[in-house]
Amino acid sequence: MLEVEDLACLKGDRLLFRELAFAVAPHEMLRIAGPNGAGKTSLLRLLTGLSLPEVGEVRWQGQPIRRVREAFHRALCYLGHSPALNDMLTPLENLRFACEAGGDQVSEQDCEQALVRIGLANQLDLPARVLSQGQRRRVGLARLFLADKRPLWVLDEPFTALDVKAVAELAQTLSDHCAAGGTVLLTTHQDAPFAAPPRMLDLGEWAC
Ligand SMILES: Nc1ncnc2c1ncn2[C@@H]1O[C@H](COP(=O)(O)OP(=O)(O)OP(=O)(O)O)[C@@H](O)[C@H]1O
Repeated sequence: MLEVEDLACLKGDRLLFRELAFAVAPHEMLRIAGPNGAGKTSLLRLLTGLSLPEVGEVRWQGQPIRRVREAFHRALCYLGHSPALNDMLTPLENLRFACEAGGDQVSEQDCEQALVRIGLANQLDLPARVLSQGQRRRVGLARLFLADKRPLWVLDEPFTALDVKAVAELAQTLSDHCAAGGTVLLTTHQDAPFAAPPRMLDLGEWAC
């Protein structure tokens, strides 16, 4: 269970939101909505511990995340706004690097299977710099196929640049993760065919 209590977000001298409180349980998907600049990405950074709140607290399994940092990061798979690839490396090398940097021991075969599953069978050995935007996004998303032991998935605009079929497949993967007991928090501006509509949190309602 991820819980947020009395959370505020200050950027420069601007308060984006305050008194934000919610909880997300296993089996749940929470879609964080709101207009451009409302603070969705900033909220995800607070939820994942990448930035620290001026006010309020984020708790994982009842404990402040700053106190259970290692256990929290073992439970978390966070995919940021952009795929963050090294352009000189292949999708296979990028995926393996991302997994290992995140603390997952994965074999080359596991990575290759994940990339094939996400539709990159013909791009395995190309340098990332020649990939299309949708293909770059897929390299990042392939990590999800290797993150089934991490219950908490936090995804910033995961559908960006994906074609219709890939959107449907990703929606299914996220729905399956929740059905298996996982938790998904995501931001997105677009609708997707989830197995069940996600719970919605409109950050605009907490805007200052
Ligand atoms: N130093 C600063 N001073 C004032 N405002 C800032 C500063 N740094 C960032 N901001 C504002 O903080 C907000 C951060 O937005 P964030 O990326 O979290 O929003 P978002 O809801 O994810 O937006 P989008 O839908 O466009 O991705 C923006 O409105 C930005 O202008």
